[in-house]
Parts: sequence; structure tokens; C-alpha cells
Amino acid sequence: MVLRTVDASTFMTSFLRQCGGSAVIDGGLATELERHGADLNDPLWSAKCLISSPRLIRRVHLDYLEAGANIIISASYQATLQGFEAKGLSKEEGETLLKKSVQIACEARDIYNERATKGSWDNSADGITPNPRPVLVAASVGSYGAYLADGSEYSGIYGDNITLETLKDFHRRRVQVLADSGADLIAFETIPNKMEAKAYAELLEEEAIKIPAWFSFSSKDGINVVSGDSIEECALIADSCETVIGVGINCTPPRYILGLIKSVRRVTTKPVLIYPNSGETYDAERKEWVPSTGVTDVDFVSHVEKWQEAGASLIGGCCRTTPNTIRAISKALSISKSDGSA
Ligand code: MET
Ligand SMILES: [Zn+2]
Repeated sequence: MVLRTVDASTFMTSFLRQCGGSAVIDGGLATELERHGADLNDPLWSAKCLISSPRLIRRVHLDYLEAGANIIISASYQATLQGFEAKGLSKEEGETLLKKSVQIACEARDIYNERATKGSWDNSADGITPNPRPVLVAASVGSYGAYLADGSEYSGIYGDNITLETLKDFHRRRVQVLADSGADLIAFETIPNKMEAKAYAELLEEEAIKIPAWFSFSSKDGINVVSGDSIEECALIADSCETVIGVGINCTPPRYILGLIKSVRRVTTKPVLIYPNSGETYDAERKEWVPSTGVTDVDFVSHVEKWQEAGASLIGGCCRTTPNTIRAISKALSISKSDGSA
């Protein structure tokens, strides 16, 4: 498929054009698996379902496609060869599971295409978006802190022993396997600090990764990334990387997003993507979300127009958002497309 050829300057802009100007990213995958009864209290988190319930993963991807997503993100966020090894799996078995995460997402896309072609799902209500909608599969890569499952995913503090080289070596094989898995792009998600962004950027070059990637950072104050590193410095690393086709923010409360879009836009002209979480707080010690600290889908969607005006062209949701959130985002974006304001 043409979209797999890395022509960084046109890959995302031509995809966005096909989508009518802006694209919808899916919503939380792990938390949605949980809502359907999966027990993710495990160092592998959602990657556990690659072993125990692949059909549920496919169903959740399909739910997001049905809700209007143009990009679905694989269940490889916390799937690491090191994590699988700790469970007694061989390197080969681990690599097979990584590829399986992308295969499951591709299967969901095939099913969606078939159903939409037959007309059972008509998402072309805005008269602009084709039916079936164009869909990309992004292979998720979560941070080293996500693998540690010790809270450092949201502090970005890895200690003095962890260097740029440690991080590159940690991620190297996984990135190679995912780049070769049939995914359209790699989504480096929830990046907590500048060093990890640098590690990803250097890996993409050193390994001559052939598919595009996006870099998405998380923040807990709306000013810096979670480690306290400057969002602008982080976004600049992404900007300087030729095969990076989008830069943005995910798993961050909606109230912080507008300011962060502006910061990212100050340092890059690459497409800006955002997929905030529901705004609920995660209690890392108890390993649970604190309900009632979040926003409703209506509140969430009330921001979409401002985010778009500020320059975000890919919008979705992260943890604790659901297909309903994505349906509402998709509707809000369709309205702006048919207004001609996209
Ligand atoms: N794509 C991942 C998921 O939705 C992102 C998790 S952020 C902690 O499961
Ligand atoms: Zn999240």
C-alpha cells in the first residue's frame, strides 16, 4: 500500500486530505478491555490479552472503527520482549505476540472494510468522508516506565543508572519487529521524558526504520511533560526526525490540552495529534483510576473545536475514554467538515 512508503512530508497530509481535513484516533484500548471484564492487573497490562483474549482485542478495535476512528492503535503498548521473557516465553514467542498485536488490528480493519462496503455501516453522513473511511493501523510502543510498571511511566524519572543507550537497547528489537509487522506507522505513546524521545529518534535512524512514526508525550501540568522536561524541547526532537509524521500529546487531562497544542505548534509544522484521557486521576500505588475526577463525554467533546482551531488535526481519546467518546468526537469533526471549517 502506498501509505507504507515513507515520504514523510506527504504521508500524513495526504491521509488527512483523504479523511476530509482531520482524522479521528481511537479511544482507550486497555481501559476498554477492562470495561469488558479483562483483568489487567499484571505487569503486561493490556498485552496480557494478546495471550488470553485476542478476540476481545479485535472486538474493541472494531467498536472504535464503528464509532468513527480513522486510526486504531495496536495492543502492544506494554508488550515487550523483556516482559514476555519474565513470563517464561521465548524470544520467538515474544516476537510472535508483538506481530500478533498488529495482525489483530489489521483483521479488525478488514472486517470493518467488508461491513462498510456492504453498506451495513454508513459513516458518510457528512457527505465528504468516503465510506468505508480510510483507516491506518498504528503499532503502539509504550515507554520503558510502562514496562517497569512501577509508576515511572507517569513520573518519567528513571534514575541515574538508565542512560540513552540503555533505553535504545531496551526498545531496539521491539521497534524492529513492529516496523516489519504490517503496521502503517509506529505510535510512540505516553513518552514521559526527553531522553526517551531522543532514544526513539536515534533508533529510527540507526535501524533505518521504513515506516513512519508519531511521537506523543504526556503531561500532568499542561506546561511540561510528566518528568518536568520542556514540551517544546521534546517536540523539537520529534520535529528533527525525518520519518516522524506527527507530534502530540496523549493520556493527559483534557483541561491541559489547549496550551500544550500551542506549545507544540511553536516548534513544529508537522501535523499535531492529541488523544487526551478522560481526566480521571490514576492512583499508581493502588493501580486504579479514581472515578469522579474526570469529565463526561459531553465536556470532553466541548473542547474539540478549540483544539482543532489551535491546530490539532488528529483527535481521539486515551485511557478511560470509550467508543461513545470517539463517536462524539467523530460527529464534532464531521460537523466542522461539512461547515467547510476543517
Ligand atoms: N494505546 C494505549 C491504550 O489505550 C495507551 C495507554 S496510555 C497509558 O491502551
Ligand atoms: Zn492512556
